[in-house]
Amino acid sequence: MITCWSWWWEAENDQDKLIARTLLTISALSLVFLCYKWVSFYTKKATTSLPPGPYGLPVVGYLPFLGTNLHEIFTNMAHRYGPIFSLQLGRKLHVVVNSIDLVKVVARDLDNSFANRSPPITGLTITYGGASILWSNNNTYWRNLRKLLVSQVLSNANLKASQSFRTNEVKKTVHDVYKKIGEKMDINEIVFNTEVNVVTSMIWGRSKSEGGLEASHIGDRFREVEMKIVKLLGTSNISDFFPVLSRFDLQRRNQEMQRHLEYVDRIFDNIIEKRIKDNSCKMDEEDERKDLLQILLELKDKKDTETSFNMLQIKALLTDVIGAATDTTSTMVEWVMAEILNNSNVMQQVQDELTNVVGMNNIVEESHMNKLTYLDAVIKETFRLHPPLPLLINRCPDESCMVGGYTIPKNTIVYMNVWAIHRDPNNWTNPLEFKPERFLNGKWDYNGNNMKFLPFGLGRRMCPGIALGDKMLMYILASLLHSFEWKLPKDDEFELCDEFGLVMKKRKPLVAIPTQRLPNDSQFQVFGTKQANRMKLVWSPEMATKAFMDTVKSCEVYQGSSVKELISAMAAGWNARFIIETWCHSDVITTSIGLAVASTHTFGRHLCIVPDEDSRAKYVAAMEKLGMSPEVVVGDPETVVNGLEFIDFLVVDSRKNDFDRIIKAAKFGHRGAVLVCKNANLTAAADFRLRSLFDDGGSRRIVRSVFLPVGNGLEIAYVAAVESWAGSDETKKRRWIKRVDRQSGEEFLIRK
Ligand code: HEM
Repeated sequence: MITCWSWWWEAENDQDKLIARTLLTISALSLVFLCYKWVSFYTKKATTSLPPGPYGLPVVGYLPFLGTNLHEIFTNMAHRYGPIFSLQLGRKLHVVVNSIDLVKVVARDLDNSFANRSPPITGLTITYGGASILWSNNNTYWRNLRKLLVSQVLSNANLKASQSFRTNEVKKTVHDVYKKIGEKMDINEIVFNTEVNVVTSMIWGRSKSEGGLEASHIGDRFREVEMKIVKLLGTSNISDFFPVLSRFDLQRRNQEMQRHLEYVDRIFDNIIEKRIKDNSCKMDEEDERKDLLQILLELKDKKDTETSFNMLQIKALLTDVIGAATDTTSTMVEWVMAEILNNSNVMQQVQDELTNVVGMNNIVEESHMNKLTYLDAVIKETFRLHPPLPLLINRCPDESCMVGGYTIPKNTIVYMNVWAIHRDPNNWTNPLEFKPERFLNGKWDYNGNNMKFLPFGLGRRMCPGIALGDKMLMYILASLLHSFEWKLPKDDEFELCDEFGLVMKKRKPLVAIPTQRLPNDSQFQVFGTKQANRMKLVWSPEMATKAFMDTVKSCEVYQGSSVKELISAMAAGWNARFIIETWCHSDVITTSIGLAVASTHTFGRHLCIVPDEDSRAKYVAAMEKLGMSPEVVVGDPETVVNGLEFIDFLVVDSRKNDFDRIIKAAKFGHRGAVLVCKNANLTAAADFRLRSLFDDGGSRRIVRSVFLPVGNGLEIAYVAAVESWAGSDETKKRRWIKRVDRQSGEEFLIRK
């Protein structure tokens, strides 16, 4: 019998087994002594009409008979007992709801009554006594915290403004995979790392961007501990079923969680302490960018009891968000990759779509996402078959309620079996088949509007991170599938079995081998990395001179103005890592040569946008004559530019009709950018026109511009470095702030 205990009692050593046997013996003895109680208990059950369910033993209830994969076991039980059933596990009554109609009653009609949680003991420990959104009860504190997360961190404006964090991390991931081409890779591990970096950037990004705390500084150990925390939260604990035993912590689960908490707590303390010190040196705090940590620290000092938080609650929220965002996303990416690798025609269709939408000469950008409808359908179909939280997160009624004609007593632990609903033949035809086409009609979203499909839950406790989760999933998957071909290792046995936990993972981690798919090696380099973006463009006369001289040499055969050398020197001198130009077959080629030369000095990427295939052929032929192999994209320049990010250096032709549109569409790097308009003296009032394109109330600003009478005139503008990741209005203000040198006590006034 010991084997079937494994879900609630994972015996790791002899002592564990001994305790398990002792409990079983006590339970058997109790059977005799508590016979009377048992009979009366079930008589009572009948009179109060609890949902039907299996009988269990006294004291332990049905616990000893429960297997490991709860979602499957509960689905089988629903076939036997009906769409709602109950089971006594230890001292706690559990109810499982398995149909759309009854889920609607619990999470829609009676949403307010069922809005509490029943946190596991380890969940309470890691969230400083349940002070997190996830495990809080439905009260003012939970509402305020959730409102804060939704409005300050996960708002549309903030998600847009924090795009660079996601882009940087995903590009770094692509770069890391590229370095390991041909090797076996654990997909979950790669994505987990990416996600931890994205989320921690959003939480304490200011500390990171100030150079104090790089993700790498926190290191792999932090990621390792996070993984262990999530695993432990999904592992059963006898203390949860017998609260009276919790003080003994028989399985030492809580002790282990306590150790993880101490580690995470130290990291949080360091970050918070540093931030408080930094804040105390600043006279004008309003002038600083606000990440979640900053917002929370400001609220902490508020006297208003409704919105103020103490330090433990702040740390609980940080743990909450990191935990909720990371494992779910990485697990889903793993499932999607597994399903795609198992269905070669799906892989083909996904990659065809990527080729059409993104193009083989481009890397994926977030702006492509809403055009990737097939990939979106593939993700949704995977969510249907493998919802990462198959039973959502438990709900707990704060009063006795009626559901489906049965009584659910106050404080019962209620699960909604989304896994069963997603595979119910009454809801889906051929439910076990992987058919992304089901989701191609555009009628499906993640907001719980259609109750057949609930991967993010529903009602007031529904996941608040849908938008971020969806963005990250699409972006990571599109990037991995566009940049690489993936194969399963020959010697590995492939399967699609799942393993129950708070987050349901693949039983056997997915390992796959990447090979290069995109033609240009430069597409795998990291442009616009955090490090690069942290710095402003800095002028290097040495680089400028070298590029100038090399352009002169490369263009010996070409006569004419010195525009090419000048532009090349500027691009190299400003150390531009991402250079974009537009070109068509009537233009001179020399500027392109100058830019290509500059990119070799900066080790950057030079990309030319041409309007048609004819232009591409001419451009490539002219460049190849000089031994250059350019990266060219055919397309409408505005559309192409719109899909690119972190442009450091942009060259456009003032004569062209699409001049205004291209500049408006351009997304410049955070460290600033240089904009060069050729043929500017053919255009009236170029400076005025240029400034008007930037005067859009956004974060873009021209620092200075100059007209040079070379060639047909060059209008050169220096675009300001942007520090608007928090998307707040503060970045638009320019103020004097005071900084104090802690050693000398000297005060400096700095214009921000
Ligand atoms: C693939 C990604 C994700 C999936 C599948 C997912 C799924 C879920 C589910 C099923 C719930 C429970 C809903 C319920 O009880 O009805 C939940 C809760 C939650 N999720 Fe997510 N989630 C994801 C990503 C995220 C992200 C990116 C964040 C935040 C940054 C986040 C934050 C939360 C929080 C704070 C809760 C607790 C809400 C509450 O109790 O009020 N999740 N998530």
